[in-house]
Amino acid sequence: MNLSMEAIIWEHNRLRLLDQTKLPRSIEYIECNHYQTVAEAIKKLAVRGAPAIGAAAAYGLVVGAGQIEAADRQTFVAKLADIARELGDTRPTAVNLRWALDRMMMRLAAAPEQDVQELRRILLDEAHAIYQEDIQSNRQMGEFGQALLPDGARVLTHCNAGALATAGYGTALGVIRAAHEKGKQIHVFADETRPLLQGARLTAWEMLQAGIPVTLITDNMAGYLMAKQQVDCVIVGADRITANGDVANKIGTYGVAVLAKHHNIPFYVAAPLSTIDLRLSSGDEIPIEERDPREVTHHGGQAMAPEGVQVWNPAFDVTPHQLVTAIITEQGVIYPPYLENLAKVCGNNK
Ligand SMILES: CSC[C@H]1O[C@H](OP(=O)(O)O)[C@H](O)[C@@H]1O
Repeated sequence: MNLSMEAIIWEHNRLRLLDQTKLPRSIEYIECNHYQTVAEAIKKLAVRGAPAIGAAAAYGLVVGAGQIEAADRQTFVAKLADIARELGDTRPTAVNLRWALDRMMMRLAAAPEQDVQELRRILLDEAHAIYQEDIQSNRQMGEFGQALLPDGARVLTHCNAGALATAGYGTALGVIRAAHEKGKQIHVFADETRPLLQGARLTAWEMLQAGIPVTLITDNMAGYLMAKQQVDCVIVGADRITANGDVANKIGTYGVAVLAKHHNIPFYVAAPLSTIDLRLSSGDEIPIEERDPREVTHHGGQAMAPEGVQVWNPAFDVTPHQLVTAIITEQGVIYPPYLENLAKVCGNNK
């Protein structure tokens, strides 16, 4: 099985998304001939990961633009704004989703062209730019972050912040890839990451195909692994980072951060500047997605809990900035006190 798969493919004027709900058992692509197919793919996590859903939504807007039968610019833009709203409403926590859609709509607003076909081309160019810039950011992040990983480092990660969560290469896993590419022996401990198992299904898969040693653990093993002094640092991705450095990431991240603090283990967050939301002053303001209870009560279609049990299923949690050692970005590594005041270091670059 060819394992080096891209999450998002635009070729021959068609958008295909790797269906990550099928991994690692099978590699299947979703043909996106309608923008609502993209919306559904984001909702069901066929495509997932903050930068990946931003890029996918940008291409989804291009697909939607092709479906609009409008001769004049004003009607075209008005209908496209409705499509952007529908795509933006699919998941609330990852800021990259609306960041990418807002960028696409602002590019359109800045274009003087009146010809609808020309506007469609401009949108496609912008989606390509978002996609390519994300890969470049991840590689730059990897270069900065790998300096934090000594040869022989044992790195724990949570969920999947790899090539599958981005346009390619990965954020947290991009740092690990970069260290590996420099010849460092890195051992990854991957939290399985209940309930949807992005760690077991996707991170373990990505590390195996990259030839990077990986050990899969259940989420409740992380503390004991740290107590056994088997972890040198933690690296995770992010879905939204607020102006004071609070980090929203996959549910369970906060617990890992508390454990890392207790064991004096560095806790790094790798994320592009597009994940930083300076409009929010703290993590309390981040909208946290709550998902279908069946994700918790069922696995593989089989009930794992009694019928009728109450379930709470937040898809993310918030790690206070006090527990974050540094934020690794494509512009460099941000430490306290700047980490708590991100406007100072990236207000002009966003
Ligand atoms: C590189 S950002 C990846 C980020 O997104 C994941 O969430 P989901 O799988 O629900 O999209 C998780 O929080 C990762 O850290």
